[in-house]
Amino acid sequence: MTSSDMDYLTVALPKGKLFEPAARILAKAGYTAQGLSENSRKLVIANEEKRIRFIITKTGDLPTYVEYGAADIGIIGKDVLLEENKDVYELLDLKFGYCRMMVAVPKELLKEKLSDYAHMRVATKYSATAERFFHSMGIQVEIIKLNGSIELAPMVGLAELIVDLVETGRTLRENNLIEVAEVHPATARLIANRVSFKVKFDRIHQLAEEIRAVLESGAAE
Ligand SMILES: Nc1ncnc2c1ncn2[C@@H]1O[C@H](COP(=O)(O)OP(=O)(O)OP(=O)(O)O)[C@@H](O)[C@H]1O
Ligand SMILES: O=P(O)(O)OC[C@H]1O[C@H](OP(=O)(O)OP(=O)(O)O)[C@H](O)[C@@H]1O
Repeated sequence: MTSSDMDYLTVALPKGKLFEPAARILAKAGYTAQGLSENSRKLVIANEEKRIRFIITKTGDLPTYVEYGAADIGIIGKDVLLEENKDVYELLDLKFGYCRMMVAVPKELLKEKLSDYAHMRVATKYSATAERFFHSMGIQVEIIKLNGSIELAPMVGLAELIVDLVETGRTLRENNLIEVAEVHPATARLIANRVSFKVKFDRIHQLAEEIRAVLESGAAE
């Protein structure tokens, strides 16, 4: 860590659905920078006056930036933390970005119990999570890793089951799928690098407390 790194607090924000609410809650807590926008092509945006710099990462990569200390803190979904299993501190549940990791199946393949799906194929972007879930249930399945549009897989015979995030349930409904089990719920979390949390304790603690105050005042909505 250089002395100029020591001066700055580096905050990782993920592209995608959590960017806007994450940037909003940070701004309400007094942490923002000119030009900080999901549409920006700049990946590092600094606020010199506040000695803070924001970096914009792909969703799944964010815990890696924080684990290695390339970012001191970050905001990311619990689903990604469980999937990536990185060595970071989880400081706060930010309560937004609520969704559920679910197992779903086409209506016509619905069985009585989960164990009836043994030896079937499961399509998912969250392969470690799916693997862990079925293993914990003692059910042997074949996991097929995809990168998106998971609901397509059962429609074209690539897999019988899916493990994916559900928010409103609309995507499942529109693709004739029904929920058969919940793997875990998820919301956005504030995370910190373990070393940064010690050496920049005052700044990180203050930021976490300011965000907590925004959450408790109801101003985050
Ligand atoms: N309906 C939803 N679908 C997916 N994620 C949701 C939903 N609602 C809330 N989330 C949260 O938003 C996070 C980011 O979702 P997003 O779809 O932007 O990322 P992503 O699909 O992993 O990104 P990419 O498409 O670049 O791979 C999820 O990890 C989850 O915590
Ligand atoms: O319950 P709903 O409100 O319908 O939301 C759930 C859908 O949203 C997400 O997909 P996303 O839009 O991120 O696209 P992706 O499948 O390419 O990841 C998720 O993977 C589901 O497909």
